[in-house]
Order: sequence, then C-alpha cells, then structure tokens
Amino acid sequence: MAFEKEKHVQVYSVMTPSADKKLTGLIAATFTPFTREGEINLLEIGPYIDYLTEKQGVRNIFVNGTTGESMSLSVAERKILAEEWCQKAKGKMDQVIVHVGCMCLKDAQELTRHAAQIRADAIAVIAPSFFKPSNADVLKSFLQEVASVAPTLPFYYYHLPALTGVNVPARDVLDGIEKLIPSFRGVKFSGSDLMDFGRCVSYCQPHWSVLYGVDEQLLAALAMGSHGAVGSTYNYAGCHFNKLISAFENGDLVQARTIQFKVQELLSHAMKLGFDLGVNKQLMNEVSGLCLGPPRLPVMLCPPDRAQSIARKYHSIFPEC
Ligand SMILES: CC(=O)N[C@@H]([C@@H](O)[C@H](O)[C@H](O)CO)[C@@H](O)CC(=O)C(=O)O
Repeated sequence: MAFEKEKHVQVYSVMTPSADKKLTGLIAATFTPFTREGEINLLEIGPYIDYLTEKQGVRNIFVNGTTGESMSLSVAERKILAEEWCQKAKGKMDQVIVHVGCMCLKDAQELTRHAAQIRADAIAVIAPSFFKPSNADVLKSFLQEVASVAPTLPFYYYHLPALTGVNVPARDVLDGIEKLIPSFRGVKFSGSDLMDFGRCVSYCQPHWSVLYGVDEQLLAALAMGSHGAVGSTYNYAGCHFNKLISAFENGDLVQARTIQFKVQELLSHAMKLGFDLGVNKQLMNEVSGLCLGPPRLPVMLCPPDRAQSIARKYHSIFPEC
C-alpha cells in the first residue's frame, strides 16, 4: 500500500509544472470583463489580478466558471480569456484553474487541449445539463472522455447541482474515478448538501482537494474538513474570508463566526434586493473600482442604485479593507 502511494506521488511529480502543489485556500471564481458593448475586455485582466493579490490576498483563480459566464461565451472567447488569465497570472498567482465544461463533449475536449497548451495549472469540468447524465457512471464516462485528451493535466469535477439539475451525489462520482482519470485531483463542491460534502472529504485521497463553493456557509465546510474554497465573493471579500480561515485554523471560532455572520448579513441584504450574477458583477465593480462591464444576456444588467445600496452595506459591515 505504502509502495503504491509512493509510486503514485512519483508519477504525479513529473506530470505537470504545478503537480506537487495541492490546491488550498481561497480561489476566486472570476467575473469575465466585458466592454460596454459586450465584447470580452482583455485589458482589465492584468489590473484584476493585481487587485486580487494586493487588495484581497487571493492567489488562486478559477476562470471561465459560472461567475465568469462560461456558458454564455463562445469556445473562441473562452480560449482567448483562458490564455490571457494564464499569461497575466504568471509569477503572481499560485494556480489558475480553467473551467472547460461544455454541453458538447467535443468543445470541452478542445478547451482541455488548449488549457494544456497554455500551461494552465488545472482544469475543472461541470456536468452537461441540457442532455443530463442519468447516473454517476454516465457522468464519469463524460468526464473521462474530456480528461483523456490531456491525461496529465490536474482535473477537478465541478459539482453544482442547483444549476445543472444533475443530482448525482458528488461522493458517487469519486468512486473509482482515478482508474478512469489518473489526473483526478478533487472536487469543487458548490452544493449545500453537507453530508455529501463530508463524505467526499472522508473519502478524499491525500493528493486530492475538496473545495467548497457556497461562500455564505464556508465555516461549516471548514469544520467538515474543506481544503479550500472557490467562490464569487472572494473577488471582493477575500480579505475577510482569509481572516475567517485564519481564525478557524487558530481555533478562534468566535471570530470565525463573527466574520461568517457578517458575510451572511451582506448576502441576505443583497438577496432581498434580488441577488443574481448581474448584481454580483456590479457589486464587484463598485467595491473594486475595476471596470468589468455589464454581464451578457440572459444575465441582466443590474440597476446602479441596487449595486450601490449593496456596496454601502458592504462598507458599513466591513469598514476596514
Ligand atoms: C451558484 C454560484 O454562482 N455559486 C458561486 C458562489 O460563490 C456564490 O456566488 C456565493 O456563494 C453567493 O451565493 C460559486 O460556487 C460559483 C463558482 O465558483 C463559479 O463561478 O464557478
């Protein structure tokens, strides 16, 4: 058994540039910068990365995910964006994870090959959600086919049942997954079923990461053993979540809860006003001062007064940072 483990680590360490880096800590699920006319705006990516590292203390990004409106982007746009994120992140970010999930297997494979070419640190794949996999085995076959075109690129399964409508427990996806995908490195778990989450953590292999994706209840996931967190609010509240994680690690649950409750207060205020991706993006514009532009239809542009009200709430709850 020990030998098997050692052999595995050895293979792993020669596979990719970042192979020995276990993914931990905060990972910002980035918004996609658009111009006012709705075209992708590469010029904002460099300043965005500087903002995350310098102002939020965030050193990992998850690009072209849900927050990045990947499903509303063309394959060509996703490639250009992924390349720019990887290039501008060099020397500044620890890891760039490129989401390559698509409705079409061939598109997902094309994006996977491209992610390997541009030396992304890892890829993530969400379940297709128009024609849905009917069970865990079908889902795993889909993931395997995607991973097979870049067999040494670290691979994460992206679990988001509320949006995909694919209600296969993430734990069932993990069963036997490394036999199908030797580059498998973990799960980005964006669901609220903490029992399923806990079962993923307890089954987790030493070189995997189980990452939580519901920012408003991160503390519960940390208690359950989460290795890190991927989310949208780490774009503008990463500095506070970093304090939450430190407090948790130092055993200061009172402080960790205080911060988590403040985030919950902010998000419940936002939810009362109608919190969607358009609002979230505009809130990021307001808080960061970056110009990430509008979202793309069908996500609607947020009325400025709504985002400003949420930004005021943000500053009243978090007067510092
Ligand atoms: C459904 C959704 O967008 N969830 C967000 C959360 O960060 C979410 O915005 C946050 O918890 C506020 O509800 C992330 O899990 C999504 C994400 O990581 C991504 O953009 O791929």
